[in-house]
Amino acid sequence: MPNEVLISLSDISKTYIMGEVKVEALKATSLEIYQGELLVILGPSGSGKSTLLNLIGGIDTPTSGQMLFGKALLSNGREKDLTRYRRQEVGFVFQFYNLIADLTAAENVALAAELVAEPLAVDDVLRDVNLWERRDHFPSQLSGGEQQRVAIARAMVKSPRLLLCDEPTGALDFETGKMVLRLLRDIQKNQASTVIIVTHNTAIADIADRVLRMRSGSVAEIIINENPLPPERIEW
Ligand SMILES: Nc1ncnc2c1ncn2[C@@H]1O[C@H](COP(=O)(O)OP(=O)(O)OP(=O)(O)O)[C@@H](O)[C@H]1O
Repeated sequence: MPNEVLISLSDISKTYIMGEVKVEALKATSLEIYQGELLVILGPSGSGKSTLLNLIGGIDTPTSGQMLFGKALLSNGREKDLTRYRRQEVGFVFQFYNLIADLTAAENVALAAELVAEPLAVDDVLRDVNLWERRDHFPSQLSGGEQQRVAIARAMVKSPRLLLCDEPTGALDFETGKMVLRLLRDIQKNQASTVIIVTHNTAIADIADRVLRMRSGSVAEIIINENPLPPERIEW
């Protein structure tokens, strides 16, 4: 288990206010995320999983509390620092891929590469996700699994320290889903990236180094998996 802390959250909370209604999506939460770990976040609908992921990724800002990336304070209210962090250090993978429809697979990846000073080579990344033959296809010409691999390539090309995945297998069949999980595991191992996967699918927890369970806006428990399973071995 790696133990160098990459991100630490101290008493982070997020409250959404909609007119008269206040929703405490995340209640004072303290948490450390380690360099190079695969963390799976589980929990029922509405328990705060995506809120936590979006705060970790700098997509959203906390209502209160402190968040550090290494020694850098991210919760300082400076949008410029958060934008730099999001662009340089974080890759996102979503359930429905979010590819740009009128760009080819290679162009979707190249666009992300432009965001960072030292991207990986687009061609190498397309080969890594086994899409070299499909690089000139548009998203509508690709299967769901292939589109998700383009989305992963788009995240990977930035060589991010942190890969955040919200239900990455949610729209995929079982076999394709396992292939995507294998790819995420390989990225985490080969690039020493930290990978966080949010899911409803409890079976995916078996591949994690640590499993975090959310309940009603709080972390209910964190379990360390001494022997994570290879993605090929899980069943759902
Ligand atoms: N932008 C928003 N404005 C208002 N309320 C929000 C917003 N985003 C989330 N919420 C509320 O915060 C709570 C936590 O939502 P969140 O999306 O984090 O849960 P989740 O565990 O990811 O759920 P799901 O598994 O259904 O995606 C929910 O009650 C949700 O309705």
